[in-house]
This record gives sequence, structure tokens and C-alpha cells, in this order.
Amino acid sequence: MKKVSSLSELGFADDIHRTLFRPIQQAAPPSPTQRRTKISVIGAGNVGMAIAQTILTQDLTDELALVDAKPDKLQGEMLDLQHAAAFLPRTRILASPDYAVTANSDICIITAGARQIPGETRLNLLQRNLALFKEIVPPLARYSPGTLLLVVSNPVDVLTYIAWKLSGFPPNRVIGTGTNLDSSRFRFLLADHLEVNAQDVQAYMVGEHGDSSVALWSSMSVGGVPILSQLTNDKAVVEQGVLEKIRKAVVESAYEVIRLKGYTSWAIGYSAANLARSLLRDQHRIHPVSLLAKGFYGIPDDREVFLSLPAQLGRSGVLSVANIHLTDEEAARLRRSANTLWELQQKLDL
Ligand SMILES: NC(=O)C1=CN([C@@H]2O[C@H](COP(=O)(O)OP(=O)(O)OC[C@H]3O[C@@H](n4cnc5c(N)ncnc54)[C@H](O)[C@@H]3O)[C@@H](O)[C@H]2O)C=CC1
Ligand SMILES: CC(=O)C(=O)O
Repeated sequence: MKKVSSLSELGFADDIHRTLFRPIQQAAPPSPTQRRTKISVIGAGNVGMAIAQTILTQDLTDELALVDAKPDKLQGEMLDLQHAAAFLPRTRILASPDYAVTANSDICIITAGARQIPGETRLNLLQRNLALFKEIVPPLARYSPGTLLLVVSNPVDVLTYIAWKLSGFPPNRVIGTGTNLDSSRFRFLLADHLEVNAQDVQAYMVGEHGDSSVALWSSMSVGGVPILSQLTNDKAVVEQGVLEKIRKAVVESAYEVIRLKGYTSWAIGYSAANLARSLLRDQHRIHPVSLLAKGFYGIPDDREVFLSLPAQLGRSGVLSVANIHLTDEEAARLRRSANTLWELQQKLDL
């Protein structure tokens, strides 16, 4: 892609830096351990750009590469972000429809693809986005054989499975944003109900990012206080009615935002950047993300499904899965969610 506004194109001499600054004496060459970090975002639509701008404002990487199939839109988005350079931490921003621009990425975040129209479910998008993933994943894996893949496009769990198969990567390096977003919506609604700060609410949604997601009531806590076990029996029954409404509201959230504004973007932007930080900075933080779930929580070993479980994330991807206590009902719901996804995968032409 033509690079607009390069110094040489504007008529500056290549050695302008030497004219303006005097090098210090006896400078050592850059240390080989000071490697630059690089994140690539595939798909410069609503979601891709929300993720890109959150990554930039949070100073998460040295280089940000954008890829999209529409060259003019891509160029426009790149320039628009570059023009904010005076207000942002220094990040080199690149863009091209050619996957070579993603070479040597630490994380590739895939957001390209069809999105739901009002009333459509995430699973309706599968066939359209499967075809795109066959174009997108192989070049990403070729240009960055050591990268982590973070899948956002929907249906995110099945597409994470597809990305795993198409990349040939070990499963710990292929992750879906999964219910990290649903859990944030859950925490927001619980915090509102309990009149506390959402960051003090510990509560997970697990399973499918979508209609069969599972709320883990039994492990919810606020500031370390377990919520349900703290209540008397009578109160717990009343509270469970409210909590069930909250769970339904979480599942409905995306549909409501899509009905109102046509798409969702800001919350997934923060969710993906939150995951990128834990991965790139080796934070060992726990996030509910979509991972290869076979063998965990009673999901049979022969079921190669990706769905969200609370996992510890670090520089090499998924480090471990947290052993949270699930009630029998929660475990049964999780297995049903796994079955829904597994049955869908059986129909795929990979
Ligand atoms: N997992 C989650 O929590 C969320 C997932 N999503 C999903 O993210 C995806 C993107 O949504 P939006 O950004 O709103 O859609 P959008 O339509 O605004 O953007 C999609 C972009 O993908 C690009 N694209 C299409 N084919 C491509 C290809 N072969 N290579 C490169 N780029 C290509 C398009 O040109 C477009 O710019 C959808 O599948 C949506 O359902 C959206 C919100 C939350
Ligand atoms: C669209 C979508 O998956 C979400 O906002 O949850």
C-alpha cells in the first residue's frame, strides 16, 4: 500500500535526524534483549478499530499492524490513528491488505468477518466466517509462527476451534475472547444491583459466548464476601430470582445493543485489550476465555470443543485452568453448552 506522508515524500532529507540532533559519543548498539512488541489486528471494522484504539491509549505495544480487505477504508483508519500521535504514547502504526505487514507479531487479534443483523444469533454467522478464516489464518501462521492467536469474530468459540485447526498451533496459543465480555456485563449488572464497584465483584460466566452461557452463581463474591452463602435461606430464594433476571439480561445484552446501535464495539474493545495485556505482559491473571476444554469439568476427552473456562494467561498463552467449585447444576449446564458447540462442529467442512 502507498505510504502517505512519509518524510521523503514530503521533501525532507533522509538525514534530517542527524541535522537536528547530535548523536551521543560511544553509544552502544541496542541490546538484543530489547525486542519490540507487535500486535496485529485483522479486520478494521467497528470491533477491530475499537480494539486498536484501546491498545494505543493503553500503551500495550511498540507496533500495531492493521489488515483489512478494503484498502481505502484501511488506509483511512491508519492515517486517522497516526494523526493522533501527538496525544498518544509512541506506537508505530502500519496497515496493509497484505499479510506480510503482520510478520513477527506477538499477538494476532482476528475480528474480520460478518456480524449479526438485529435478531440474528452468533451461530448464524458460522458458514460465512468459516470461509474467511480459511483465507486469514494460514497466512497469519506463516508470517508469525510463534504468535498467539486471539479470536474475536463470531461465533467466537467455534471459530477459535477452526483457527486452532487451520493454524496447526498448540492449543495454549489459540484463545477466543469468549465470556471475558459476558463476565464484564455480568459484573456490571451485579455491581449495579448491589451498589458496589464492578471491579470488586468476582463473578464468572463460562461456556459458550452466546445463548447457552452459564453463570457461576456459587462462586460469586464481592470484596471477598461470598454472596449466596452469606444470605439466609429466605433471602437466598428472593435473591436467586433477581440473579436469574441478571443472567438473562447478560445473554440479551448484545442483542439489545445491536438493536439500538447496529453493532457492539466499546466493551469488546476493552475486553480484548485487557486480554492482550495479560498475555503480552505475562500477568498470570485469571480470565474466562475460550480454550480447548476437553477433559475439564467433566467434558469428555474426545470432545474437542473450545469454550470459556476461567484460565490463567501469560506470555505463552493459556497457562492453566482454575479449579473453581461448580454445583451439579452448573456443571450440567456447562456440559450442555459443550454439546451444543460440538454438534455444530460436526457439520463443518474443514
Ligand atoms: N466475541 C465477541 O465478544 C464479539 C464479537 N464480535 C464479532 O466481531 C466481528 C466483526 O464485527 P464488526 O467489526 O462490527 O464488523 P464490521 O463489518 O464493522 O467489520 C468487519 C471487517 O472485516 C473486514 N473483512 C471482511 N473480510 C475480510 C478478509 N477476508 N480479510 C480481512 N478483513 C476482512 C471487513 O472489510 C470489515 O472492515 C463479527 O463477527 C462480530 O459478530 C463483535 C462484538 C463482540
Ligand atoms: C456481538 C457480540 O458477540 C457481543 O457483543 O457479545
